Amino acid sequence: MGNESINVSRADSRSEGDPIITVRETNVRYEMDQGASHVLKDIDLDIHRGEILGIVGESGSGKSMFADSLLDAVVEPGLLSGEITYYPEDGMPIDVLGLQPWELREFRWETVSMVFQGAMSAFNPTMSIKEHFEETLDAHGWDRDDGLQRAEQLFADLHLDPYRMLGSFPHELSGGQKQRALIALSLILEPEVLVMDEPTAALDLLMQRSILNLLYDIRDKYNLTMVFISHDLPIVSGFADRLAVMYAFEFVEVGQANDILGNASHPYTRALLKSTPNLQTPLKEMRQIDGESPDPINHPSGCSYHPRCPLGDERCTADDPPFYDVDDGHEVRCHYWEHADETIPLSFGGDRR
Ligand SMILES: Nc1ncnc2c1ncn2[C@@H]1O[C@H](COP(=O)(O)OP(=O)(O)OP(=O)(O)O)[C@@H](O)[C@H]1O
Ligand code: NI
Repeated sequence: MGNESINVSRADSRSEGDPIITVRETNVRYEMDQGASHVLKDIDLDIHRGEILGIVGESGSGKSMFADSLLDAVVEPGLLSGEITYYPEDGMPIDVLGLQPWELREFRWETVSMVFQGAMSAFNPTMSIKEHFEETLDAHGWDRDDGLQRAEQLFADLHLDPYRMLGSFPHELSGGQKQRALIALSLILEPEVLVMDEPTAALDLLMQRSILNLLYDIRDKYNLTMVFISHDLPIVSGFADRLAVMYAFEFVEVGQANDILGNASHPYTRALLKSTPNLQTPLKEMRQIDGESPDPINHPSGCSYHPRCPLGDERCTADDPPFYDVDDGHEVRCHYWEHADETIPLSFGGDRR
């Protein structure tokens, strides 16, 4: 692709970090009988090399659409448009949405790999774990013996017995073992970026935390960049370096995890935090946020959060807010972000302002 077509000015202004992926004006639409459904809306976001980026938002907000977009893997008949650029450490930037099918197949495993939402049920029950690894290695023309050695190392890194794991069939494994086998499989072709869509959602809290700890070590050891998607703010905020909060198919607040927790500036982020009395609260005890989740066919005018927002007024109904700078690298899409802390106080001592 032509380098000149990449708009980097925004990237420069938003990140001290070196971007590994930039997402620009990215949209996903479905043509439905009831009208056009707009399920990812004008996304502009950078993923920094080496970071753990947490994506958080309620069910149906577009988190999986964002993840799938990064690999040009939005399911038919979804229409993905925009510009997604991958920056190798050396070499020319790659226009992800312009890749040929065979290039994309390689990109999806060898550059940006993904643990899809609900993928635990995608294991073939008639194939051993070893055969799953062999299938992937063969399909990409990689050496089996080398690959299986890497698999053994990955299992050891994930605190699993490599020989037992490789010899097992999917039904013989617990949920935590299966999820770790998926993570190992997604890393077998040595990607630079690992995207995980709700990788721990089906597991108990203890297992979730133990997998997150292992992911830290794996990130350091293999120099990975991670995108971690969850509807569970306590889980993701304790794990990620940076957070991007999604509401109604777009990001509404982006920043360092500590800045967002300490100085949440979007009324929606504050509502999410408020529904979480403390960061150890299990999800089922969190209070729901009042109001209806947004409908992808009829987006509200102006700010999409205004129908649920205690700060919403005529300006919010009329004008879609741009990103305002709260602090270095901390941005929020709310006209009244400076008043959010007065209107929506938090019960635990987060606020720094
Ligand atoms: N195949 C499809 N056709 C039309 N609309 C779809 C399709 N798949 C998802 N959607 C819609 O796209 C929107 C975003 O869905 P998405 O799966 O990205 O949400 P999510 O944030 O990942 O939710 P969850 O936390 O439940 O996984 C939703 O309104 C959903 O109904
Ligand atoms: Ni999802």
